[in-house]
Amino acid sequence: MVDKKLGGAGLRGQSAGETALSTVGKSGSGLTYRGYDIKDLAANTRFEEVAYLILYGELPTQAQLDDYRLKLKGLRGLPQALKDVLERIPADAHPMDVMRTGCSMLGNLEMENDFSEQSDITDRLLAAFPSIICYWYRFSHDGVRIETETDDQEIGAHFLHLLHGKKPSQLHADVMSSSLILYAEHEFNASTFTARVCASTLSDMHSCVTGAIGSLRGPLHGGANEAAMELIQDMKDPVDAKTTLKGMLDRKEKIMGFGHAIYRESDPRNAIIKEWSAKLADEFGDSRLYDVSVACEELMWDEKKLFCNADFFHASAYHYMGIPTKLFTPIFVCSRVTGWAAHVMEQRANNRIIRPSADYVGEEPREVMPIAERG
Ligand SMILES: CC(=O)SCCNC(=O)CCNC(=O)[C@H](O)C(C)(C)COP(=O)(O)OP(=O)(O)OC[C@H]1O[C@@H](n2cnc3c(N)ncnc32)[C@H](O)[C@@H]1OP(=O)(O)O
Ligand SMILES: O=C([O-])CC(=O)C(=O)O
Repeated sequence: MVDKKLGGAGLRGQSAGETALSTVGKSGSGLTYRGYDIKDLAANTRFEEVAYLILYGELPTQAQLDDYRLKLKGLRGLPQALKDVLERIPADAHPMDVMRTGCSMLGNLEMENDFSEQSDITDRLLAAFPSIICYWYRFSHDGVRIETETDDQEIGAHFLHLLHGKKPSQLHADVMSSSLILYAEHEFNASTFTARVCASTLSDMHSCVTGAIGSLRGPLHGGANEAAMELIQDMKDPVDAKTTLKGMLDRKEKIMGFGHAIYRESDPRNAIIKEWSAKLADEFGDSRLYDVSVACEELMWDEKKLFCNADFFHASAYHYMGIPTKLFTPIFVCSRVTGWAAHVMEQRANNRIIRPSADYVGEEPREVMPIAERG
């Protein structure tokens, strides 16, 4: 393992609390959810099993999984007042702002009155987020008021069904399930920490998740998958990809989808989504996006020893499935709500308000001058 000096800006390397939910980078590149390795989970479970694990502590039995999926299926409908709000959001709005507003509006309509409701509120958000984003997208872009209650067993397949108006292929359902597993939980990342800070004031679940959505929106965090797509979409071939990136590095530009605050050698989620991207490229019959992505990965490692994070190969994978770029980060929300909510519950179970101190670097004490004497 390559040790990185952790400290200084961005609270890097400082423990900000305890969690039993996940470990990140423990052996340089590892990721576990409640003790299970991400590779094991991605190979042997579906997303609803992982959501259940994160939220309820253990992997479900078949009977528990059946009940859980049935419950989530029953929570996909949106109240008319929420649909009315979504219909008023313009087509050129940022879809992450739609998610933020959708979550906040649901908080007005289905308030968390007591923390005993936290699991039901979370399941509702998990079930409703694909409906919220697809209802807005299809209405604002296609003028269609979609029925958000499908009979799909799985959240990923349900999302693709709402978006495209037809059931997805098995391959696409598999990729979505795997992708949602990869994005579900990641310790004290910026958006999760936002949720925990909000939770520490004893605020409600909708406020915690709404704040987290705002933090995930930025290109240094969840927004990187969209930025990566914008980077690769015009690259003609691997040679063009390497020339473009070399120029960007020479100009000291940041390359979205590379690097990580905690991992030092690799992001274990990358190998998994990269493999799906290769399969999708095969099915699509045009591997340009996959090939230029591989060229970017090689160049970044050779030049800067920087590796792809979870976001980079998500760009080509989502694109191959016909998902518009601006919906990439909202999908992240549809998954990460599990991690956020589990952290909110963990914070509530052993709470002290999060309130660090600051090192003051401002003016020395001074007196207020009468306004006529200032300037
Ligand atoms: C799911 C997720 O949220 S994963 C993260 C998604 N975000 C991105 O992909 C955005 C691009 N990446 C980045 O901005 C950063 O790598 C972050 C925000 C993820 C981590 O930031 P930090 O912990 O500050 O990075 P780190 O300390 O490892 O940076 C070391 C050096 O590499 C550079 N570097 C890091 N990432 C990149 C990059 N993607 N492109 C170019 N240079 C980079 C830094 O500028 C820094 O250079 P310096 O020492 O000359 O200042
Ligand atoms: O952990 C981080 O800083 C960012 C990240 O990869 C995630 O939230 O999935």
